[in-house]
Amino acid sequence: MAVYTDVSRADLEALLTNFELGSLVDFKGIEGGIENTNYFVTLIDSKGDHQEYVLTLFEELNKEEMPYFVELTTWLAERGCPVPFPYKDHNGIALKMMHSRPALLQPRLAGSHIETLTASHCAQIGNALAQFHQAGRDFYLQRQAHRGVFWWRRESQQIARKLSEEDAALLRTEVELFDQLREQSWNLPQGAIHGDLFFDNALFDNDKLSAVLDIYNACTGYLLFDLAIVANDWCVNPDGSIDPQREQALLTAYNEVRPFEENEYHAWPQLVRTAAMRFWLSRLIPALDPNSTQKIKDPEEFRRILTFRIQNPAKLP
Ligand SMILES: Nc1ncnc2c1ncn2[C@@H]1O[C@H](COP(=O)(O)OP(=O)(O)O)[C@@H](O)[C@H]1O
Ligand SMILES: N[C@@H](CCOP(=O)(O)O)C(=O)O
Repeated sequence: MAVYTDVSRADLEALLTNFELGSLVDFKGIEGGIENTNYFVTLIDSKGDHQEYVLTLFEELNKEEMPYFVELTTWLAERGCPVPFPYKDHNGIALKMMHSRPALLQPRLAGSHIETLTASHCAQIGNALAQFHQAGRDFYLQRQAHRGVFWWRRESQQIARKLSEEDAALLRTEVELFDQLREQSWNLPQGAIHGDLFFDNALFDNDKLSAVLDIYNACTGYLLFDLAIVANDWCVNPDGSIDPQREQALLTAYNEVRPFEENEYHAWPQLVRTAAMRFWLSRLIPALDPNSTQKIKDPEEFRRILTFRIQNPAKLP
């Protein structure tokens, strides 16, 4: 259960006096999240209808980091992307503080998590990610990735002593190969990226994509790197191999909305490796730290994907 901060009925009622959304009927902590505290909140509006909301308290991001996300989600939602955007109170302010944590009140979007991924799900997320990228391309704020190139250069060195020689070398090679890619004059398209669009961050309603959640890894980056993150999660088999049908569906649908640029064809085989390395590393850090209180996700899953990507160089259609 990921409710790190307890919110009381009185806290919520105090918050709601600033909004004109209705009065509190019920609220309940959401299980399954990892990083933040989330509550489903039911209100009754002036017409007597029940409306569902989500209250999020940010456990890791601080107040100064929040405007990027408030603005980005609002920007994307205004351009038709299915992301939850925060409500503004009657003074036009969305960002609140509760128990010293930044807090946002957002709509509860319809749908549920998928268990068995099909090519149709992958096509839909490909389409939605390309729309997200198109919409976010001229977004006016920038944010450096929290787990991007500077982070993985530093962390890969720090963790090396805890790894086998083979794994340390593998990590080092991938870090170097990405540095080499950055030195190319490829001018790869950049913009606002989601940064963590795993399938557990999407909801489907009657098999139609209805929500893209958990935008809080978003940053400015290579658009294609974001697609690589999606491919490595949505199109993977349990043994770390890639299902060609699902990947083809993802990439074709993406390309229909935002056609790939020529240099992106050159970058793709490395970017899927870099994306696998990034999550291998972020899972290794807590897994090898005996004092970590974080929920452990298996790093081997991403090592297997990385190995597959090295042995089977990826190609854009
Ligand atoms: N706006 C929303 N609409 C519907 N469900 C939501 C919404 N926000 C969060 N949830 C539910 O809460 C879960 C945890 O939220 P998430 O943002 O992924 O938390 P964490 O960052 O802690 O992992 C989601 O997987 C989803 O089931
Ligand atoms: N989806 C990730 C977890 C989120 O990444 P993080 O770097 O913010 O911890 C995973 O499955 O590893």
